[in-house]
Amino acid sequence: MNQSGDFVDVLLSLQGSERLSENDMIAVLWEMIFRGTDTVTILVEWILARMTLHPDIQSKVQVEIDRIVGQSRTMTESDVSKMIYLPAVIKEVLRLHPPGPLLSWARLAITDTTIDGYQVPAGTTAMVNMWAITRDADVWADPLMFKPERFLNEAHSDMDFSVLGSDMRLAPFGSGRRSCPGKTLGLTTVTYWVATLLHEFKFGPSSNVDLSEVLKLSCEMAHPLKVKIRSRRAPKTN
Ligand code: HEM
Repeated sequence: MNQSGDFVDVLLSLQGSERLSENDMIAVLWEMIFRGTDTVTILVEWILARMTLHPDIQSKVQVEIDRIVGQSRTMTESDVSKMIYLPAVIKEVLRLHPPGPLLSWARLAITDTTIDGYQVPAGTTAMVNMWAITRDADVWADPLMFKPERFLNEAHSDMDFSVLGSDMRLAPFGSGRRSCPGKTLGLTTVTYWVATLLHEFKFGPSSNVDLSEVLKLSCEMAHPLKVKIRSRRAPKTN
């Protein structure tokens, strides 16, 4: 495959036992579009809503970005890996506004089983309510407060955990065999785009930021975010 090939080229280049039927290729591509576009867009919108609502936190992110990137050039993907505060902000948004609040798909118990003392008969359909776990006062201090610092508190090192499925306090991509296969791509894409937008622009409200939710395919803002943006980077003089 040549260097400029894309994901479809990779699928078409698979040979032997790895080769997929045309129907399977269509299914893989359809899943990527169906599951991977609205989640990413909606998460970016929630993050920008929170940045608009909390200008002090927006400024802290921009201070971090300016320290790493400066004002004279554009953001690159390698800059993002040096950030500490922005990932904490994104974790806090995933906690309060997970695009997949019910871990999406139901699980079917195929045998009688017991979970945490509860008997679950075979044939039971179960869903994990991540939305409720991330707002549970037994799990989180001040659960309704937007506080990215909670993930950076050195006195609570147990808060420095991955959100990719190893800790059920916050598993916005699910956990286990059926967790989101696009989680790393999704998180990397969102972090890069938000970093780029906050590097280039300052976000302010153009009307009341309403955090009401509506559950469609993903959990969206019921009233789409409207903002005023102002360019932050000085135009090039030479
Ligand atoms: C920030 C962005 C994303 C979030 C928050 C997210 C969240 C989720 C969640 C909660 C699930 C269900 C896990 C479960 O039921 O336990 C899921 C499944 C899935 N996601 Fe994502 N996702 C994101 C991005 C993506 C991307 C970029 C792709 C593909 C390129 C993708 C493809 C899928 C697929 C195919 C499934 C179904 C997996 C299965 O049923 O085995 N997602 N996602």
